[in-house]
Amino acid sequence: METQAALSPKKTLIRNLKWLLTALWRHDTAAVLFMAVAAIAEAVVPMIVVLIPKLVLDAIAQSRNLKGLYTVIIGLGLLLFAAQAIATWSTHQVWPRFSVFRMQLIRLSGKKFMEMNQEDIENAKVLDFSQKADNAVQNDGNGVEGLLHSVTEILNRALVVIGCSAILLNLNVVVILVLGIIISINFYVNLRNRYVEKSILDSLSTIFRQTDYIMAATKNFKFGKDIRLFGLSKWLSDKFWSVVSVDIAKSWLLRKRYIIIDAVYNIGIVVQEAVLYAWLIYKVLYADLSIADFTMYAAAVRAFSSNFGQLLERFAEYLQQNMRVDDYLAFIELPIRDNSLERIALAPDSKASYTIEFQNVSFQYSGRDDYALRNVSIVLKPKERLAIIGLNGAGKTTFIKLLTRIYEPTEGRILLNGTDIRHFDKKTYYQMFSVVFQEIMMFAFSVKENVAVRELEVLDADKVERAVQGAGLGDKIANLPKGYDTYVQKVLDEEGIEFSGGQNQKIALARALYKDAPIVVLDEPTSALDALAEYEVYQSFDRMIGEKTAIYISHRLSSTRFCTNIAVFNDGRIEEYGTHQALIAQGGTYKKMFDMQAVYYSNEVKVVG
Ligand SMILES: Nc1ncnc2c1ncn2[C@@H]1O[C@H](COP(=O)(O)OP(=O)(O)OP(=O)(O)O)[C@@H](O)[C@H]1O
Repeated sequence: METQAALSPKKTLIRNLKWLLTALWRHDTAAVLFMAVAAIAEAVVPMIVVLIPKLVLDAIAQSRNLKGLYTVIIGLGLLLFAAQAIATWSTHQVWPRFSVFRMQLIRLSGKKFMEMNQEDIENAKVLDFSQKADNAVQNDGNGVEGLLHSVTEILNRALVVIGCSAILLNLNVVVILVLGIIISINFYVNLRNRYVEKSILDSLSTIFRQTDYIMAATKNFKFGKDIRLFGLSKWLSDKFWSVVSVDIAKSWLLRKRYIIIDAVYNIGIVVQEAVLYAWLIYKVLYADLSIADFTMYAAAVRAFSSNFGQLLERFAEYLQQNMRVDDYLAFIELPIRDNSLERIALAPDSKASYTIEFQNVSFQYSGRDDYALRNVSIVLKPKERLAIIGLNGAGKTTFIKLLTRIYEPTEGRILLNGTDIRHFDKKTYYQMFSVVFQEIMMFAFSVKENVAVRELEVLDADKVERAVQGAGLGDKIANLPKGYDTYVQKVLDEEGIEFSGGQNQKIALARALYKDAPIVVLDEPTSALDALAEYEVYQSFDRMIGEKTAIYISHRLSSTRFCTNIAVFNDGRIEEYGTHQALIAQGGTYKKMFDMQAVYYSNEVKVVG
């Protein structure tokens, strides 16, 4: 997948900074201003410290009265205090603001992930992109926040270096050059190290994704019962550790490099100090340098070298953080593939009539050689109830994913009222469907939010109640102490409750009723119900949806025999198609399956049929 991240790191230096500062400016203008104030105030402090000894010594030497001396000392003290106070205050403003901005970026990447094609987010490469983007916004010391802090410090150190250079230029240009060279060598070694560190971290990103997955699985409520009953704790924790072991080995490699870097750095510092003092002592002894100037130059050289060193250090850090920002932007800028055709307007209307037609549709999952669907052609008329049945893996869910445009057909086309669905805006097209899949998505929010899946402020509480009643869970929810405000699970509310599998499925059905879309799909969401309950849910659900078109997938044929038509899927193809009576008369797969199930459910079939 091509992205802007293919640009070389140098090219992205300015681009990323511009992107971040513009985004920060839009999000929180004051944060940018505080950044500048912090940098300037932080620079003023060391400059005053450099000048204090000289000014005090000069004042002692020149003023015969103590008043002048006190004025200098108090003036410098106040200036130092004011600069320090402003620096501290603005720095404390900057940190929380940067963190809030980082949260905003986390939100942006989460939104991006949710808006990407399902097919793309199932791709391991995209998952790695996403993991690296997450690393860039994971904490306040690295990635985006790290880069912003580096920028503030670079600005601050650069100001001090400029100030000290102005003082030192009076002394000797060669001394400045020697110091500059030593510091630059340190910088270069450090920089190389950071590139190595980044490449190691990149290779670790897959490991992080795997460890995150294993950790999330171990703490997932849904897996809790299986983990205990299958005794998975050792297996999962060993799996976690085998992944981590690779991580540990790579970290050691990194550590060894740091030891070398530290040694080179410390040798550089010793040489630097030696050069400085040799030169200053020489000047005092042989060139009439006053003691006041000696102290000023000594302080200026020290401030110059430590700030120049820090400047380069921060710049190296900036380059490193920039690579992480590259990762973030690479994900954010991942193109969302779109094979839409020229746009035609669509206004989903739950009362309107829609005809759906599959024309020779085939589909292959990426990375698979076989077809999940092969030459499927079928017409779904307005108000029709279509039952889809078939063995596991026959292609039933894939059919629904193509119908709802979660995936695009590899061959063939799907028409809505005669128009290829690729002509419609995807988000608008999604509004055409109320789908309940096999895996029920429950959020640890209130029951009413789970049904309406929208903010509390805009949800329609009466509609929620009607939907829940229609799904057959009205009495249960009404009898809960907090009713529709009851939280699902205890993650966000200690008084939250865990619903049974069947109750979760009913909440999901209520969600479909609440959405009130023109076409309804139940992809076997009732497997946790017994046969009789499933039959009743289908009947009541079917009454609730009125004249809407519906597709029902179920392995229990007694539940769907009332449908207008039944399509029997086998190995990605439609093997049989027709009414219940016609298929029974045909005596094929459907009849065989129905007869087999009738034996098991004979009692229930008598009751319900
Ligand atoms: N995301 C995926 N990536 C690759 N292959 C997939 C994916 N989802 C499904 N398949 C494969 O496509 C085929 C059809 O799967 P599908 O889920 O459509 O079957 P189904 O009829 O709904 O089965 P079931 O009754 O078990 O739900 C299967 O061989 C399955 O392994």
